[in-house]
Amino acid sequence: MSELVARDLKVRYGEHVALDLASLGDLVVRPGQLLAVTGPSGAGKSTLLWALAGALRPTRGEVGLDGTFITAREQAARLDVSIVPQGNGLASSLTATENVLVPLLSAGVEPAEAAARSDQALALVGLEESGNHLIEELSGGQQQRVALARAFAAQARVLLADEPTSDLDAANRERIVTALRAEAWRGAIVVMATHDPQAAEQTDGELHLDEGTGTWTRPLPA
Ligand SMILES: Nc1ncnc2c1ncn2[C@@H]1O[C@H](COP(=O)(O)OP(=O)(O)OP(=O)(O)O)[C@@H](O)[C@H]1O
Repeated sequence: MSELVARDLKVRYGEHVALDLASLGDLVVRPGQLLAVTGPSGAGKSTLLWALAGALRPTRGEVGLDGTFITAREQAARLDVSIVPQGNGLASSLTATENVLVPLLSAGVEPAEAAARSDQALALVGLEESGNHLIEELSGGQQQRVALARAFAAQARVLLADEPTSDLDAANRERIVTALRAEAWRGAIVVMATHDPQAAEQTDGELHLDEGTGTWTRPLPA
């Protein structure tokens, strides 16, 4: 069965243990599921997402996708694991549309389909009128939505979103949570780190981190 598994995960930065999920057993997220990772600032949420994305090597334990161990970011990207980081990671001198479109073209998506997917993704995040604006002309919240549109257009197998609603008003938060839910319905495995209780409660399960250890506030369905 298709699944993302984090087994006995521990991450240390020098002497500091940022994440230790030993007490949790296997963390398993399946296609169709939307998981919230919550907890106070410094609890280890981003660390967990980066480990799931293959971008940092755990001190102990492993991450697997459909039975393949993820050991590097490039490998995870080839396996269609996408991460939307807290800083939006956009090219500020390109337009919103270009930021969404260029990665699709680089990935070999046929130009007409890439253009259609870019337009749809920008519309999904409420930015259909802003495609021609340079990133540096957009607000922080609009930039956050462009970064999410880029991930939605990529139609990833695993979508990891770090604080995707942090800069958004209530209406846009609803729009983004709905879009993340739609990604899960499409068959993606979706994990969202969030401080936002109203976003967290709309997910299938909530893993609460505190000083790197995890407890289930609401477990994902088996
Ligand atoms: N590159 C790093 N080097 C050293 N320590 C780090 C590094 N990145 C994170 N940490 C530490 O690891 C812990 C977990 O950080 P992390 O960014 O995962 O927390 P978080 O829950 O995502 O926080 P926030 O909600 O503020 O984004 C914190 O104590 C942080 O200071």
